[in-house]
Amino acid sequence: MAIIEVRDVGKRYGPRVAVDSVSFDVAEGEIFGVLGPNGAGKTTTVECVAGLRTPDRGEVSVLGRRPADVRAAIGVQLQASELPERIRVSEALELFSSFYPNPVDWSERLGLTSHLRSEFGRLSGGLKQRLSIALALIGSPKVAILDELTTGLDPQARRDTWSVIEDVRAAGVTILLVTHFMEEAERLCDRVAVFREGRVVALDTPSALVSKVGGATRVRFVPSAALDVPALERLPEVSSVTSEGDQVVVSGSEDLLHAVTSFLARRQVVAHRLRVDQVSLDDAYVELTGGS
Ligand SMILES: Nc1ncnc2c1ncn2[C@@H]1O[C@H](COP(=O)(O)OP(=O)(O)OP(=O)(O)O)[C@@H](O)[C@H]1O
Repeated sequence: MAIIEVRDVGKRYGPRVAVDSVSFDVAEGEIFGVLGPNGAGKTTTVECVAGLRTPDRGEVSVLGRRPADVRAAIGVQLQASELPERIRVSEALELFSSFYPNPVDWSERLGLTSHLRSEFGRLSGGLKQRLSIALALIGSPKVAILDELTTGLDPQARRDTWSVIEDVRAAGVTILLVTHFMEEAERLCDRVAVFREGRVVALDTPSALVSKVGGATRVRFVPSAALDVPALERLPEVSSVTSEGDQVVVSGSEDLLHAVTSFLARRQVVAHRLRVDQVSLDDAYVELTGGS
């Protein structure tokens, strides 16, 4: 069942079109990724879902209602949510708890209990993000909106934050996650929408997006003799054969390496400088967003 429905949403700031026409649904329990280059309209769109902005046109519903009517069901951690430097973690939690009739304390599950007396300004980047998640979840929302949660974190803190997000989903919260990191989207998201210039240019599971841009695997090599390229292209595992200088680049399915090496062995061609790459969501993203 769709818990978030976005239908043909458009939003301008003066003459500037921030969101042109965006539609997507998010199913209950999903982690749904919103990807795209700077200025593609991601934040504006999620702010419309959060009920913080009103679209100029189109419809947004959360739990079948207008976002502004179900604010308590939506937990928001937005890019700009900074707290005063001197506020202690416990004070921030108390302050936000006072906004809700039945606040939920996430501090233990998020590993904050030993930092309750610390001032916000003295927390590491990872702890600041944990606190911002705890504050977004304090009202026990059905939907959490997390915008560029791990930007600026070191790789370890980023990984720790990912497992926190998985715990949040396991607790039954649907997550709308804005991110610039493909690795993050691949690891966490069930589906992703790739934004470009205010539109969704692709929407699918990370693995389906990868396979749409030319197969899951790439094999590169320099053949010791001329290749029968049409015969190579006819192999069921092969989706394309191109050349880069003296290198042959073959793209295709996961079984590609075995298929190509058997093909070469049958023809007694040796593959020099053989290299195998897994096509990643990074490659798909660059292709979908026009190289940005
Ligand atoms: N309050 C505003 N007033 C005027 N223009 C704005 C405002 N907020 C955003 N914009 C413009 O609207 C466009 C979309 O911005 P938005 O922040 O939604 O994109 P984004 O994909 O989230 O970008 P980023 O990844 O940089 O956060 C950009 O061109 C931005 O400059």
